[in-house]
Amino acid sequence: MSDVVCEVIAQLPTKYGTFEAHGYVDQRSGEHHVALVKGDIADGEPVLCRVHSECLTGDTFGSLRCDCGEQRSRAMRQIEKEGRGVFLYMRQEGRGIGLINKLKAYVLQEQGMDTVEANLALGFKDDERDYSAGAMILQDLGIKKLRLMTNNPTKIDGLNEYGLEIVERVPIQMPINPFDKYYMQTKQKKMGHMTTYEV
Ligand SMILES: Nc1nc2c(ncn2[C@@H]2O[C@H](COP(=O)(O)OP(=O)(O)OP(=O)(O)O)[C@@H](O)[C@H]2O)c(=O)[nH]1
Ligand SMILES: [Zn+2]
Repeated sequence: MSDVVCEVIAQLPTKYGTFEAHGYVDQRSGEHHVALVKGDIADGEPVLCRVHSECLTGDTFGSLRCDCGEQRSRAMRQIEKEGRGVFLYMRQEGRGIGLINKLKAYVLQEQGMDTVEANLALGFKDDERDYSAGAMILQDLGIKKLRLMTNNPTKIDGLNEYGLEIVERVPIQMPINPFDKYYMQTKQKKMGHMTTYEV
């Protein structure tokens, strides 16, 4: 039996289009995740998919410290345009360290550390995310093959590890701004992100 359970499916009209919101609970952690589904995704054909890690500051407040908010709207728009796909919102705030720790990491970054050094100084790995719940949700939705919207090789490996086949990486690179320039360059330089920013 899977560790994730779909408890509800509701229609969700958004400014990007109407999606089916599938509400999942991870039985191990109690965490709630949501998959926004568009079209017939269980027909065996590769599915356009964004596995998005929660970023309250970027997704909700429009923070310019990161590219999350822009990536979120770009991905939802693209799925709507193709008429088929999944936007999976995983509650893995701050790469899995939580909101308060992410804000503490911002303070350390104001003092000169980069995003990786700040995580390590707080006693965490550079990335604490685990993709098992995300993979289980996608499998529960009937998906086997993905066209994954990401720049992050660790995310591709993480989903692969749990039995999903990534048949295509769809780049999701946003223009940089003065506030996220160093952050984006650090992801490229230290975390292997497949972006084309000049370092
Ligand atoms: N710990 C920490 N987390 C951050 C920081 N800035 C953004 N985040 C979190 O990082 C997560 C997004 O990870 P990213 O590395 O930006 O991108 P990604 O999702 O791994 O890769 P893409 O699929 O290419 O977007 C979200 O959960 C954000 O809340 C930071 O400075 N420190
Ligand atoms: Zn963010």
